[in-house]
Amino acid sequence: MSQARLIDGTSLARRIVADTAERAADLTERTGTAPCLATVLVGEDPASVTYVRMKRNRCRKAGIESRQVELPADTTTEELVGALRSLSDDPGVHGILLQHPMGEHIDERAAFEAIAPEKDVDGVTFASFATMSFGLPGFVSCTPGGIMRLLDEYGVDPSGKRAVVVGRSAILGKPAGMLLLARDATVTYCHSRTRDLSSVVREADLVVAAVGRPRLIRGEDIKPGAVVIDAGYNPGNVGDVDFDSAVERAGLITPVPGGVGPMTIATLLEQTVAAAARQLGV
Ligand SMILES: Nc1nc2c(c(=O)[nH]1)N[C@@H](CN(C=O)c1ccc(C(=O)N[C@@H](CCC(=O)O)C(=O)O)cc1)CN2
Repeated sequence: MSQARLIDGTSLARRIVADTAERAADLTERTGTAPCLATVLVGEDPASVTYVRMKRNRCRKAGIESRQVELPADTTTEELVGALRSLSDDPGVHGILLQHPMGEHIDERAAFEAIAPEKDVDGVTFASFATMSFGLPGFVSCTPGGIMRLLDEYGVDPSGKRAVVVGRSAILGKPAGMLLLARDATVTYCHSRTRDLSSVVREADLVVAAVGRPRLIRGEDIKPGAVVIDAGYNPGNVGDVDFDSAVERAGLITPVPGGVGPMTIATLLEQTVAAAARQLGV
């Protein structure tokens, strides 16, 4: 059996960030204002701290300002909503990122909905979900948006394909399935109550693993020649797909690291500059 071709997210992300940096510089020159992303972090979850740091570093390199809001782990939903509303009202902030997860006691939906739709560069509000689902212009959830860019880059047309999305989170699985549906894939969602996951996944021409369970999907679950997108982020940079066995069966596969992850941040930066351009009237 031949080995799958690897999907290189690092190199596409690098190109998108370079292009975004040029647009940020142009916008700054024309308006005298640099695009600005507010990052909001609740608590000190080490992975979240790392992701926010990565996002702010990439912003800096791309000429995007960032404003860091760090809130204690015991922040209430009301306090978080208040902080997000004030960023939404602040004309100096063009995009808002609320890092996920934010603590079990927080009403996540109430928090997401406190982000003004025009600043929802992470694509987490109902308004963004609606435009995304109908294939209309708007902000997409960053990881699913990045996945679609990778598919396009590698010539994978979802139309007519059987796509299986493993996971149904608000920021990942659900929007990934809706973006695939908007591109005419036949989409099945799998989740914790799905019976015989392996047999469902085995039907798929395109698998998106987005559940947060290390190496859940194994080579024997993959239809020979299928496209395998591993959007799982687990401690130690381990994906939801057992890469070593899946690479023997798939036609195309994303590695972890170096696949979907870098595209998440590239999409965030790109959407921040687009939001700033719109708000600055350019
Ligand atoms: N509000 C959000 N919260 C979270 C999101 C999100 O898109 N919006 N996604 C995930 C995690 N995440 C960003 O927040 C993220 C995960 C992984 C990467 C990444 O680039 N990973 C690299 C490896 C990095 C390393 O070497 O440590 C890779 O895969 O190559 C970026 C972003 C959860 N929360």
